[in-house]
Amino acid sequence: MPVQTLPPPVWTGRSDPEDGALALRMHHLAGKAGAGAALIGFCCDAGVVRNKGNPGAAEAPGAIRAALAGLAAPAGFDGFRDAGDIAVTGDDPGPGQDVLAAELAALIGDYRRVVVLGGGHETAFGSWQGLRRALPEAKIGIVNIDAHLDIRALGAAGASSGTPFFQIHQDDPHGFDYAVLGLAPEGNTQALTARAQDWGVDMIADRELQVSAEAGFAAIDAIAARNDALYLTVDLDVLPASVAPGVSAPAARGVPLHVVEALIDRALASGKVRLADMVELSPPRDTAGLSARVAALIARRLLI
Ligand SMILES: N=CN[C@@H](CCC(=O)O)C(=O)O
Ligand SMILES: [Mn+2]
Ligand SMILES: [Mn+2]
Repeated sequence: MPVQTLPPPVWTGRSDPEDGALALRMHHLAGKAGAGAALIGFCCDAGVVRNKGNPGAAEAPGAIRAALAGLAAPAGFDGFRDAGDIAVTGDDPGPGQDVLAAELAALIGDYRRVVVLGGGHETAFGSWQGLRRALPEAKIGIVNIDAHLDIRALGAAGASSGTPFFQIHQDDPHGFDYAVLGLAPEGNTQALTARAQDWGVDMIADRELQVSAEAGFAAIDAIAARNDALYLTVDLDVLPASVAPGVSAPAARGVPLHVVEALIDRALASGKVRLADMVELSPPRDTAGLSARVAALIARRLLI
């Protein structure tokens, strides 16, 4: 079985009943009736392996849930549904991406926002297909916070974590509108950068985002204004290796966490992000579990 759908785990964590209703943590709000957000895990690193990277991302959804469970819930948060995991084995992410797309197409209509816990960045082709199916007529803009363009051509190896936005460019009947924030110039070859320029991709380099998120705000505001819906995808390898060491390709420079958070908040503030994912966490490379803690901060931000 190359793809299995798994039920959600039981959420557990610290409880402080002596503090009453204001002591809620995220695990208390998993599966709450009337929740406005949903999450689903995509346990897959087939794309990372195909892209000459380091495996491990298949373990990420479990690690992110474990780190998320104990975080305090913010005031007024209405909770989230956990739709379980899609587990992919074998060397082809395609069948798993198809299942993810089908699950998302069903979920997106019922929730204000759906959050996917990847998986390598091959998650994105499943995510986007699900959103496209849920909103067949919408103009969809893609905001990728990432050190990499991930627009590699589909070669003999096929779909990988390096190809998702190439695949979307090929497939989207409504045109391709793509902004990448946090690019490492040293991590993207001239060939990929030239392709991005040719396709009109809005690129903001990591160096422009060291002190504040200001340089990214204009790009986010513009893509939000041009489109009916946004797909927000956060590749954790955009963060400095000191903050997120547990990824396949750690960033020597990276974009500081407070800037990444501000970019995410700006995209969410548009009111158009119907689907978000976070990708590339690799628990086997995550010494001390620091990157999973950072991933949980981002997952919480995307859900609330
Ligand atoms: N999803 C990651 N994509 C990057 C990986 C870079 C690397 O492994 O060094 C890419 O293909 O460029
Ligand atoms: Mn990526
Ligand atoms: Mn990346």
